[in-house]
Amino acid sequence: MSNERTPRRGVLLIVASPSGAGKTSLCRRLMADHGGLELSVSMTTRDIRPGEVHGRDYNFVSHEEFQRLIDADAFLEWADVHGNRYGSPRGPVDRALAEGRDVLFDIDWQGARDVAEKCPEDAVRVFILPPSLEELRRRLVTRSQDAEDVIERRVANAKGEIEHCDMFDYVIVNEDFDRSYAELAHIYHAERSRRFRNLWVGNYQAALLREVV
Ligand SMILES: Nc1ncnc2c1ncn2[C@@H]1O[C@H](COP(=O)(O)OP(=O)(O)OP(=O)(O)O)[C@@H](O)[C@H]1O
Ligand SMILES: Nc1nc2c(ncn2[C@@H]2O[C@H](COP(=O)(O)O)[C@@H](O)[C@H]2O)c(=O)[nH]1
Repeated sequence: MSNERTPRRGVLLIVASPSGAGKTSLCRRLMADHGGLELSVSMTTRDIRPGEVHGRDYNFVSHEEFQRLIDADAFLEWADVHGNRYGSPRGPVDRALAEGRDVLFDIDWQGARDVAEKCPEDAVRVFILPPSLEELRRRLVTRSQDAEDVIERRVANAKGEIEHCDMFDYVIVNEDFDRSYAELAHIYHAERSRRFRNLWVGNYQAALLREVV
């Protein structure tokens, strides 16, 4: 974002949803439009999909390596999701917060709960709902990245995930993509503008008050 004033306190923007509701697509566009926003690249034990890039979409690791990282307390949060393990590495988030940078998380509701518990001042939780479960299934099928049984498991898990939507700060129904993206971008901009995140305001205000007119 241009005309950056510092120091600031960063936003931890967490976007969660049932699988297929569209959070990754929304997060990708938010990243593309906001150079200063850093994606928390998760670790996962799931198999890499065609088109995915190790280190960009995820860090793909073995179950043994994932367990070693849990034992080393290397995760800010981790969870079992749809039969695999996923976790947000702690180091990049700690560094971003220390430097007042914003971090975007594309994680499930358990991760949203845990990050908000650990960083209550910084976390902003957004839940993406699908227009219907039928449309959710259609999107997963059209995405053509998962086997039929994996898709059915994800659709079956959707209600259990939607049940947790009450704990989120914001909810977006992702029917029209552009409109949903505009809502997400507005949330991000508004959260960045909150007084307590803009630590530079005190000095700025004092300078204005010293002005003689
Ligand atoms: N508003 C929308 N209308 C129609 N299709 C959409 C919309 N938003 C996203 N999609 C499509 O739905 C599919 C699923 O989207 P996406 O991969 O972003 O979901 P996700 O919530 O991140 O899923 P997962 O949790 O499995 O990663 C993609 O093919 C995407 O292009
Ligand atoms: N709690 C966490 N959930 C995560 C993390 N990274 C991704 N996820 C969520 O897992 C499901 C499935 O993702 P997929 O890429 O296999 O389709 C989805 O809800 C992700 O948001 C994480 O680090 N922690």
